[in-house]
Amino acid sequence: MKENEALSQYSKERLTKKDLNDFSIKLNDLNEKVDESLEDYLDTKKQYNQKQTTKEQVKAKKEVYEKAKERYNKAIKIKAFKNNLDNINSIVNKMDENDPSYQKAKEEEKYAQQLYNDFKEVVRSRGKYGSLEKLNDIAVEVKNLSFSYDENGPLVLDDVSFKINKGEYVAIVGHNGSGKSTLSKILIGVITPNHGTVKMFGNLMTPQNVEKVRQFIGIVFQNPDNQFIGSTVQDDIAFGLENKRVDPKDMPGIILDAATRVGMQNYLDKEPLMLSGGQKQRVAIASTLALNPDIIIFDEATSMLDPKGKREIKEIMVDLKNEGHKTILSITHDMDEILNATKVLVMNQGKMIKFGTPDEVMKDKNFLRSAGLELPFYGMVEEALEKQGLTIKSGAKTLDELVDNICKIK
Ligand SMILES: Nc1ncnc2c1ncn2[C@@H]1O[C@H](COP(=O)(O)OP(=O)(O)OP(=O)(O)O)[C@@H](O)[C@H]1O
Repeated sequence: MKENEALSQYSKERLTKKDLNDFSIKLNDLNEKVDESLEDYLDTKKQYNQKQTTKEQVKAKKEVYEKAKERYNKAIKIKAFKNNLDNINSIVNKMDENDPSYQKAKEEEKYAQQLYNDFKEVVRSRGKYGSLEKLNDIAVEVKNLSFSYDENGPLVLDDVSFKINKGEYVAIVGHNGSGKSTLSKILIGVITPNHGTVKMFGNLMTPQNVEKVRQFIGIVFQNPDNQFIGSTVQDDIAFGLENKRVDPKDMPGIILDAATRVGMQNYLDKEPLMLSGGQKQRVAIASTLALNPDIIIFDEATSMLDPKGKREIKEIMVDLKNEGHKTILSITHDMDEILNATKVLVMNQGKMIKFGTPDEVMKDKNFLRSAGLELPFYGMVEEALEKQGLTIKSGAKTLDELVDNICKIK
């Protein structure tokens, strides 16, 4: 077989980053099984010492643990990535530098070398950094979700189901205590539902893969002061990237890009103390954007800001919506914000009582009131005019639209 034929054969069979990711996910599962079975074994041993279980039980748990360890140790010894590199090395070594395929072979060799280095890193990190694939375009699918904080306590979430497509901006509203934050805690895997399922891009969230599913999500919290970790804006954005083990040479570019998207590119060396609440919140958004999550949850992210800060953050959220790449879930008490959203999810006493477009939700003003919610400001103006006998086209989303509709009154 000629060298370039060998190369074309190699190109068909070579390992890729996807193979490494699959390996990483598998290794992570195996590693978690080792941890779980060890914990279970030690618990059973403790119970045995307290005469609460039998020696046979302890032996059985030990066997499960030994088997899990064996499977893990076998997995990390796979030679596939090393063989992949050896194969391309040997092809390159046999090639003449003038061979037209030589450059391509060198590139393949570089790729295989990087893949092997990354493989060693995956083993070192026990598969922790593998990421799940997106299996479909449904960013969040929640089915029959129920939750109560106490075993015999009331249902804080009661049979909640909805689907949010990739690129949608969903405002989640509801009076105090209606279950919004509990829902967000379930979505980020902090608490586990009593019943029901959560899927992100088709991946069912389980206790085993929660860390991986969470990689799809970024969250911006209410209090900008609690979110600053670095001593400068730049350090703060870098923090998450370091945790995610991003290559340090890629960081400056990612940091600048994220800061620019929120208009904070000229503040990279500034300290948090120098910033206003709105600016701090913009940095929090930049830190989230730098990690490139597909879904961003804004958990009352504007509620502690002054009107200018609120406006700035809401503008960024609208920009993100218009770019269309991110899916946005915004938990909010700001009823004016729902006009920016593509969908509104209304919670009331743990139940989802409406999930529709802003127009659909706004149409029934009494419905909103019965759920303990205010009308958006423009809706209030429309209603006040109506009371004076001046009926205008309803559903204005901007001040201009409202003024336009008022001007059309005959
Ligand atoms: N850690 C907890 N332990 C017990 N009950 C809790 C806990 N957290 C919240 N709850 C209760 O669960 C219910 C829903 O609370 P949740 O915080 O999800 O509502 P919310 O809609 O986010 O409210 P808010 O708008 O005030 O933040 C409330 O009755 C609340 O008292």
